Amino acid sequence: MKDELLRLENVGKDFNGNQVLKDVSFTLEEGKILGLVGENGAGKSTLMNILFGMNVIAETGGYEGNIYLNGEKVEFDNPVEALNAGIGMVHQEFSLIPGFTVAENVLLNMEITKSSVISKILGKRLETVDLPKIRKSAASVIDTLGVQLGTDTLVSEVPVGYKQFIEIAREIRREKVKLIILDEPTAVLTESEAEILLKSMRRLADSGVSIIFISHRLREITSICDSIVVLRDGAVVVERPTKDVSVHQIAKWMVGRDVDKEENKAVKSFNTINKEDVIFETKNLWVDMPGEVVKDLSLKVYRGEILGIGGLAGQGKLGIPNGIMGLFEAGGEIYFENKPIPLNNTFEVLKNGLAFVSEDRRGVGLLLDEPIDWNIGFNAMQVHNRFIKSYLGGIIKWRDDKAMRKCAQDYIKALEIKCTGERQLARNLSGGNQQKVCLAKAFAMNPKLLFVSEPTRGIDVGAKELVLDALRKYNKENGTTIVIVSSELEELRSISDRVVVVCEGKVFGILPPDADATDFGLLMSGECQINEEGEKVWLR
Ligand SMILES: Nc1ncnc2c1ncn2[C@@H]1O[C@H](COP(=O)(O)OP(=O)(O)OP(=O)(O)O)[C@@H](O)[C@H]1O
Repeated sequence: MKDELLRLENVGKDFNGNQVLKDVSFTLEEGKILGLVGENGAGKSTLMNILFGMNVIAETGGYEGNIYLNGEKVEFDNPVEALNAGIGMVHQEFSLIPGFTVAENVLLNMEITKSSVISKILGKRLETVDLPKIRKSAASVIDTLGVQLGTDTLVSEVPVGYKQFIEIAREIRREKVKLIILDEPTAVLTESEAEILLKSMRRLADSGVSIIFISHRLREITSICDSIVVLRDGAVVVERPTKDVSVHQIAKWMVGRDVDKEENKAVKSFNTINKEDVIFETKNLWVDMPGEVVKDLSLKVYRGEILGIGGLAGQGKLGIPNGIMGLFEAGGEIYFENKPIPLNNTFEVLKNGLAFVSEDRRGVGLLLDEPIDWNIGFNAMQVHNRFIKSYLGGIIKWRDDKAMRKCAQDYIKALEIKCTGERQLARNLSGGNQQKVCLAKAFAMNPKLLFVSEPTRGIDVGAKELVLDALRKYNKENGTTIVIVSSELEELRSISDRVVVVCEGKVFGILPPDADATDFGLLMSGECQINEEGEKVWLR
C-alpha cells in the first residue's frame, strides 16, 4: 500500500450562514488519482479553494475541520503557502497572459495571479534568464504531456483547447509538486484532446504525483481515477475505489435518483424546415478571433430550425457567433430577415432580435457583481424596454423591479438554478449555475434568433438534459430559431435539425443529425468536404 498524502477530516464551510460543505472527510494516497464529482453547486470548487488556501475562504470566515498533508496538519492562508507545500491548482478559468509566449507562460510563477504583477516580475526575470534554456525547459514539460505546441507561439494565438495544457505544464514544472488539483480541465477540450490529457495525467500519477480531478464527464472519471468521492449538497455520499463502478451508478449517487430515465426524455422530434424561409444569412463572413478564425463563411439559417455548428477546437466554430454579435472584429455581410445588419455593432444586432449565450460566461456573459435578477433582466430592459413601466403616455418611466424579480424567480425554478434567491450575486454562484443564468438572460430577451455557444459546458449530468430540453422547449413554444455551437457532437446530434461542420474556418459540409458518425469525423478532420449537390469531395 502506498503512503497517504492527503487527509481531510470533517471539513465544513458556510457562506453567511449558507452551509455549503458539511463534515467532508476523505483520503488520497501518493501517486493516485481521485475523482471528485457532484452536481452543479455541490461544493467541489469551494472544497478545492479551501485546500489551496484561496483568499475567498479567509475573507468569508474560514472553514471548519482539519486537513493533513503527509500526516502534518496544514492550514493555508493563501495560495503561496499551498504552492510551497507542493500543491498546484488549475482553475476552471484560465490565468494565462495572452501577450506572452507559451514558454514564458509555462515558466511563470504560479503564486502571482494578477497580470500586472506577473508582467513586472517576468520582465525582471527575463533580464537575467537564459531564453533558450526557458524554451527547452518548457518544451520538455509540454512533451511530458504528449501534445504538439510550439513554445514560441503567443498564448493569444493558441486555440482554446490547448490552453489547458499550458496551465498544467506550468504546474508540473515546479519542483516538489506532490498534488495537482484539476478543476474541470477537459471542459474546453474536444474528445481527442481530452484523451491526450487523460493519458498524461496517468503518466504524471505513475511518476508519484497525486491528482484530484473534477469533471462532469463521468466516463473520464471511471476511465482514469483510482478512487472516487461523490459530493451531494456539500456532504460526501460515497468514497470508494473506482474499480467496477459504472457511469450510471455515479450519476445516481450524484443526484440521489435515477438519471437514466431523464436521459431517455431527450425525445427527438425534429422541425420541418422550409428552405424558402431564410431568417439569417452570412455571406463571405470573416472573423478575427484569436485561435478561432473564420474565413469566407457563407451560411443560411432557416426560420424555426435548430442549427448545430460543430468542429474541432480552433477550427472556427466559436468565431461564428462571436463575430456576428460584434465581440470580435468581423467583415463580410450578414442579413436578418433579408435586411443587412452592420457588423461590429453588438447593440444593433441585439436590437434586431438576436441574442447570444457566450461560451465565456465570466468574461462576457455576466455582470458578476450584480444579483441574479439584474443579470437576467438587464439586457432585456436596455435593449427592448422590458421591465419598464410607462405613465402619462410615456412621459414618466419607472423600472419595474417587481416584474424583474418575478421573471428571475420563474427562471430559477424552470432551470433549477441553485441559489439563495434572486438577489444572490452572480459571482457567488457555482460555475454551472452561472451558465444557467446566462441562458435565462438570453431567454428574457425574447429573441427571434438565439445563438448559444457550448450551453452545457460545466453543467452536471442531471442538469444537462434540463438545459437542452429548455432550449428545445423554447424553440417549440416560441418558434425561436436557435443556432447552437458545441464541441460535443452527440449533444449537437440530439438537438439539431441540421449540423454544420466547420473546418479551417469554413463550412466543410452540412449533415442531418442522424448521418453516419464517420461522415462527421471525415468533415471535422478535413479529409473531405460535402458540396452543394451533397457529394463528398475528397481532399487528402
Ligand atoms: N463566495 C461565495 N459566496 C457565497 N456563496 C458562494 C461563494 N462561492 C460559492 N458559493 C456557493 O457555494 C455553493 C457551492 O459552490 P461551488 O462553486 O463549490 O460548487 P461546484 O460543485 O464547484 O459547482 P459547479 O459544478 O457548478 O462548478 C453554491 O451554492 C454557491 O452559490
